Amino acid sequence: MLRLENITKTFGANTAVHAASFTVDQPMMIGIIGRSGAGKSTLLRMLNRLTDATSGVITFDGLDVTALRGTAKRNWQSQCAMIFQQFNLVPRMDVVSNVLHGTLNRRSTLSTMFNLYPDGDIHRAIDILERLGMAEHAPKRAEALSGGQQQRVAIARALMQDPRIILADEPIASLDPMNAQVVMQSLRDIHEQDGRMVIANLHTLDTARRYCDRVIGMRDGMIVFDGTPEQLTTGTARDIYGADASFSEATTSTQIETAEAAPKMLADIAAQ
Ligand SMILES: Nc1ncnc2c1ncn2[C@@H]1O[C@H](COP(=O)(O)OP(=O)(O)OP(=O)(O)O)[C@@H](O)[C@H]1O
Repeated sequence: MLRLENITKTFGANTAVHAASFTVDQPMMIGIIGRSGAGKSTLLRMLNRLTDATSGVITFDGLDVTALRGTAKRNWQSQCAMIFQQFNLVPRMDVVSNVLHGTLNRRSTLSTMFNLYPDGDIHRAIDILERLGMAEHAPKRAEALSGGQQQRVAIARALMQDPRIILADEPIASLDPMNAQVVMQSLRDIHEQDGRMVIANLHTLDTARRYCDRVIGMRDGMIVFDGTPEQLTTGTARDIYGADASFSEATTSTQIETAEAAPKMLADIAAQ
């Protein structure tokens, strides 16, 4: 399905990603972890061709993604939608219009200029918002929503593209622990229910363990771990983060302290 072979990216003398190789045989949820500067964002950006690899090959179902140009490259980019830490919504625009922006790549300039959307697209946008517990917010301006709500709108916008892969670059880094869990659960549901592949850069180990089927650890541009959450021991994590014996997973935790209260709080957030 997805195959990376010796993907390398250099910025001048700095090698951001060095000979990264891995294969994904079936849709799954993958977490990429590693300290700041390890090369996680650069790897994700090369996957959807926001950044070109210096060398190496990426293929998806046999298609050489690294060689795509023009329309073929744009088609690929719509098949692997990207979600960012800062949501990247249009703040003054209403939620549903932000979601409809996910169809921009297949609309004419004229219909874009006049904000004309086919009824079918509008209904689909509302359905997707509904699925993410956000339908009632459809007429609101994006800037009026909480961070967690804005990230769910960004996920809805990505889903409008009907992507095969969702790439999420630190999707919960700006969120409080409860909103972080709602967003991660939404991504997990999308993977399980739609069979889409999700690849997320994550700061926190417990999030990777809890939501992902597979964890890839990066250090200094290299993949130094690739395995299941069970295989990701504290010792392995310490190696990935280049930390000493004082390393504590708690410092990278998003867990909610009061476990019994969590389900209710999550329900409250989802209903907001
Ligand atoms: N556009 C760029 N120009 C020059 N150097 C860059 C550029 N983008 C990334 N780098 C460098 O590449 C290395 C990897 O950066 P990258 O952002 O991929 O790491 P990261 O693991 O995603 O870190 P973070 O968690 O802080 O986002 C860093 O040394 C960074 O300074």
